[in-house]
Amino acid sequence: MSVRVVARIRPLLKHELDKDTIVTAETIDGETIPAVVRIPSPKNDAESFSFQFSSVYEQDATQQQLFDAEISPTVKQLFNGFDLSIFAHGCTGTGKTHTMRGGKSLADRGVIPRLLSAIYRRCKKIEKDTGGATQVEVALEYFEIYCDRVYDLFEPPEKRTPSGLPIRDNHGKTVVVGLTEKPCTTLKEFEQLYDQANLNRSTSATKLNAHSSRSHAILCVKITQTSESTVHVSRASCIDLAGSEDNRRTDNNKERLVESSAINKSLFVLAQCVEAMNKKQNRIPYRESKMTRILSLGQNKGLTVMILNLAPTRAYHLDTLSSLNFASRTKKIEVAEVENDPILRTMVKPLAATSSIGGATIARQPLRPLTSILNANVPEPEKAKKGDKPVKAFSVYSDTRKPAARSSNLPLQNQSVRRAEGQKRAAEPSSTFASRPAKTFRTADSTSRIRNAEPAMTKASIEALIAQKVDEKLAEKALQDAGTSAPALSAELQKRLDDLEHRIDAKEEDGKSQGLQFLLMAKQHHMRGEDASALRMYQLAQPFFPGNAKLQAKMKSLEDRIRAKKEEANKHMSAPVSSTTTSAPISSLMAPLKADKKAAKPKMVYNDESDHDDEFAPLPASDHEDSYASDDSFKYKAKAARKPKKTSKKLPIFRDDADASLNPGEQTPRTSHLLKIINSRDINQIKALKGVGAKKADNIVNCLVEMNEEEVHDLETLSMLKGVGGKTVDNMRMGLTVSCGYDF
Ligand SMILES: Nc1ncnc2c1ncn2[C@@H]1O[C@H](COP(=O)(O)OP(=O)(O)OP(=O)(O)O)[C@@H](O)[C@H]1O
Repeated sequence: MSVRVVARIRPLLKHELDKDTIVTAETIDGETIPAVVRIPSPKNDAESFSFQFSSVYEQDATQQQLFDAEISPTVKQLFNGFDLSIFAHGCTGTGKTHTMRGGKSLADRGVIPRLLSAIYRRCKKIEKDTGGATQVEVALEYFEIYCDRVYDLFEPPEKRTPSGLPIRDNHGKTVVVGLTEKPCTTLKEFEQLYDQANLNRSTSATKLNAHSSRSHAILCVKITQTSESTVHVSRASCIDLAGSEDNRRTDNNKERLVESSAINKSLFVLAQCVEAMNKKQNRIPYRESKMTRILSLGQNKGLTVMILNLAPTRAYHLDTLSSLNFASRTKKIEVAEVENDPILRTMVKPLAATSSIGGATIARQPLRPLTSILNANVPEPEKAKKGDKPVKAFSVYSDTRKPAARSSNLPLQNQSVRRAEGQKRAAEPSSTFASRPAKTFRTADSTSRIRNAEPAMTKASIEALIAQKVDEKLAEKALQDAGTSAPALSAELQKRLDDLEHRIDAKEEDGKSQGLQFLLMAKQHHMRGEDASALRMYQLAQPFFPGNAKLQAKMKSLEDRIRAKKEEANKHMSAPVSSTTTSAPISSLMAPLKADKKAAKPKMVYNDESDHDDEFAPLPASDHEDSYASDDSFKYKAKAARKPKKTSKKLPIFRDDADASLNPGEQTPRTSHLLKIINSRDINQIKALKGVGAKKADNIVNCLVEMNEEEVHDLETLSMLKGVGGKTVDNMRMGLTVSCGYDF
């Protein structure tokens, strides 16, 4: 089924005049509920465009009306195991935050507090109805995406690391690493947590000048229902998207331009994803911004409601048109309505499933159209006939416009439009508030009413799209000016990366996809000249492709190159200090090396050409498998290689190794404690270690995440992580001696 898109026109603000109102709601013949938004052409007031939605809420619509009609019925589905996404879209100042968060008074409360209130009511009911046999737990995550960086809103701004929290694909699911999950048992508790978190957001806003309106805020409510035999997990995600902004019409300084650019870029990528899904393309570019990656519209196999917020006045004319175009495209995304399977508490095997996709451990798929998703729960939507053109989910009508009359009913001269709508709707069951089925989502997609509508691309909408592109270009430029852009890649290399990424997408369910992810990351590190990280990634990829000769050669070449660099650096270090001496930073030279053969080994000259060979160019699947299975001579020796050598050279010496009272493999309590902290992957705990700043902690967590399930078992390995080194490990341990009171 499609994303349900409803439009909401906010009331006039104090400084806005009634005569400037250009956005109106209209009903379709025979309906009582408005479902059409009408707006004049920016070029010619006599022409107007109409956009049809599932519902349109007019200026006087209350928070309660919106919630009761659109959100309330989804709560039941949420408890039936469906995931729910509600997001507010629209340009700045159109009422997104008002819709989602709302005001403090009971009547003004927005979608989020009302949803939580409904959830807690239902929790109580379930517990009562089952006589306590089913327990329901609610937990919250709340974060914002600001300038394409993720920040935990449950953490005060001063605890943030500049680079934000990393996001990772964990078994096919996009997760934000290190996010606080707050159990929350009552509505009162929720209100406290939510208000406090919003304070975090607005405090930053004050500091950064309009920060809050420039980030996407995402609240995830996790509901876990535990009965004697099953655990059922479902999630509601409430997203207050940042408002797009036309940079040509603002006096943005550079900083604001960068923020604005990041917003526009992420919204632009969102629009591209929507476009790609509409066209049923295999590759959805959702990885290109964090917001789309986390939001993952097409991955969300549940219910999705998009509330398009609109300002009624002329001042927002182009922005409103652009939003209307976007929302109309979104309406066409088909989302598989698949409930999360319960998990047997014994964890032996999943319950007989109603869908083929696993429950709480559900592996999210890359965005893809419904046609490629096995959906066991929902009757197949009406299939487009072969050869049919892609259906546009919205209609743009151009007709002579009457003097603006803000009426809910179509003016007489629009009868032609009405007729057209009426004809299209004739075959469909009528849909009104009163006759709406209890289930929020009418299975007969409202877009189907206008299946035959002429896809129209008017001059104005083209202009709006061009304006969007201009914004995008400005965004890119601003980001480059701010020095945040990655080094440019050659077209050929970029193509290879794209190919590799494409293969990863295509093989998401293949066991090798994780290995391919590592290869991709390795290649990216490699191209940025980060040899040590590249090698680490190749090593992580290696177990997925045992015995692959090419991979082995690649790692060997990198090791030689790193060793050569290291020797070079040592030379510089032992040479008299000269002001012109430059040596590679030692952290970049750190790498897990295989057992040092002989110091006398001739230096390898790094051959850039050979490095950019086409070993990772797409191979036919079978070729690929074969090539990685053909050579079993290579053994993954990273661990063994890291055993400290007895050498006169100054290598990190850790006390565990020197402590004669310890058996081999045994660790002191301090070391175990340190490793426990590291393996917790908790950025705050790691950051608190002596000598570890925010950046280093971030690096460590990134490395650990990239190691996936693998843990750091000894200090040697720890010292090999990017940006760590022996000295840092010593510092960490010394810090623990002081703060934890260990004797040794
Ligand atoms: N339905 C409504 N009823 C009353 N006031 C509203 C309504 N919608 C929006 N407003 C008011 O309009 C103003 C802008 O709304 P809001 O801050 O929610 O916009 P926004 O889209 O979230 O903006 P931004 O993207 O900048 O955060 C606020 O003063 C808000 O109180």
